[in-house]
Amino acid sequence: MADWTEKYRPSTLAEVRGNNKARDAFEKWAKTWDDHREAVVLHGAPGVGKTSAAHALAADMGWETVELNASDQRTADVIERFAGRAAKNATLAGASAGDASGTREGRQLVILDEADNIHGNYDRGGAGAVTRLVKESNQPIVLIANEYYDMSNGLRNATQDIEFRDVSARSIVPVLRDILRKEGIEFDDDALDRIAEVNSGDLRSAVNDLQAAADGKERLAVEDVVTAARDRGIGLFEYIDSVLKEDSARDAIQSAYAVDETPDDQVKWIEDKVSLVYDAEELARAYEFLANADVWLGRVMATQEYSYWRYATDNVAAGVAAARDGTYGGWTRYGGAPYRSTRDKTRDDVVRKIAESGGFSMGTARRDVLPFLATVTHHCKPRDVTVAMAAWYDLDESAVSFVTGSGETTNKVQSIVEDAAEMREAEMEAHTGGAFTGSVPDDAAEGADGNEDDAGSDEGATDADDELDADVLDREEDETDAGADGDPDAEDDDGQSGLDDFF
Ligand SMILES: Nc1ncnc2c1ncn2[C@@H]1O[C@H](COP(=O)(O)OP(=O)(O)OP(=O)(O)O)[C@@H](O)[C@H]1O
Repeated sequence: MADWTEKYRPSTLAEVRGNNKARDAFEKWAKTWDDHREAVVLHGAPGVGKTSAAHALAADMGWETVELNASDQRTADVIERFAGRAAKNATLAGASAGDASGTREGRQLVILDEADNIHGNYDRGGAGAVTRLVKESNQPIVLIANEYYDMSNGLRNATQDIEFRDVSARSIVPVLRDILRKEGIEFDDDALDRIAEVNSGDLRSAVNDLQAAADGKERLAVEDVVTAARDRGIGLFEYIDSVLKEDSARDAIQSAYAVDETPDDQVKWIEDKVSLVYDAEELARAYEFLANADVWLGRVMATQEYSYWRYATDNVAAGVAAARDGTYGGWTRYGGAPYRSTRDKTRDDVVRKIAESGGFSMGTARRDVLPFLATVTHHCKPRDVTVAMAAWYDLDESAVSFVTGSGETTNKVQSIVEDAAEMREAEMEAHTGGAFTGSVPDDAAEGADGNEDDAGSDEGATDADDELDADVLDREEDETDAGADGDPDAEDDDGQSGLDDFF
């Protein structure tokens, strides 16, 4: 699969978006190079098009390129060999590909990446060697740097500089739109806005996110963007560091979507660990956001309206990150998991059952399937769907009451579980290796050797399973049509993605 950042790398300067001033200055530098013979530094944040601009300019000018990584020891060797001595008569490539007289035809554009990162590699002469090279080269040189002021004084004085600014969300969107048009993929405008926003100025990562979310699809919707960010995944402690130490509010939100923890767990972890990092004032602010997050989580519980989750996420990630004004680095001993209530434990048991019986990852079970089930069986209605669910996932009373929000001890829940048990038995008798093999009790599974491979997979599904599927689907539609959820939008997103995974 082609990497879209390569496939859609600008091939001419005109395609480098969002930095018109820098682009014009760069073009002027190239066109007047014969007159000044100075090297130029393109500096700015990662992914804003510096390297692309250098290659695009060379193409526009009809110049060859030689690209070297300045922090690479091999580059150091090459430079040592040529700096101050042969640079006038040879190219950095070591070959005599260039025209020594420096005519435009034979010109090579030397692109020296990571120019802010060369200290340490140049024991003999340090950045001085590069500075010498830059001063004496017979070929145009472009240095690329993220941090201009990390470059040595000497090097800065010997070069022109052009700053590349972060590419605004407004300039990112058309780039993404062009790519999707070329790929023949339709899209919701919201989806592109969202990618542009969360990537705060970094076009490369925006294009990467776009590919992750859209590649292979006919249409890109905003849910795909959220799901893709989540699938890319980051670890829990990476997430905590992102919120408490490293990232802006905006990037912290992205981490929140990338970590495999639901908002309520995120709140628990951040609540538990924030005091290990923040000072008193920051803590006071952070706790306010956490309190807001709790309010939204409460609303989710009360209404089963999972779309409120995002407000909890905004508060726990962006809010808590924004509450910090100190700079924190280094490593923190965060310690173990926060306290878990009985309810948390029940939930984890339910999620595990869903994951095992349905063949889902824990994350998918927790985030997509459980909310979906909770929505379609709210208060055990419709009853037959609830029975089918309990049978399918082999749920006991506490699990059914957790998912549906109905009291465990109610007759309603008990009779549902009984009917589900009957349904399972009937199904098991009717089919071996059918729908319920994923949750056959251990001893039975051992006896039915060879069936384990089918566990949790839909492949062994029978006609009866299909009927069950269709039944659940029909019910879901009825519910929605009748507006029984109270809110027709009620986490349609989760319903949809859960539905895909489910069947
Ligand atoms: N201004 C831009 N216009 C169009 N596409 C861009 C732009 N900036 C980045 N891209 C896309 O992102 C990819 C990577 O960009 P590029 O390598 O030029 O960024 P960079 O600023 O040099 O980053 P780094 O400092 O990390 O090398 C490009 O191949 C292209 O797909």
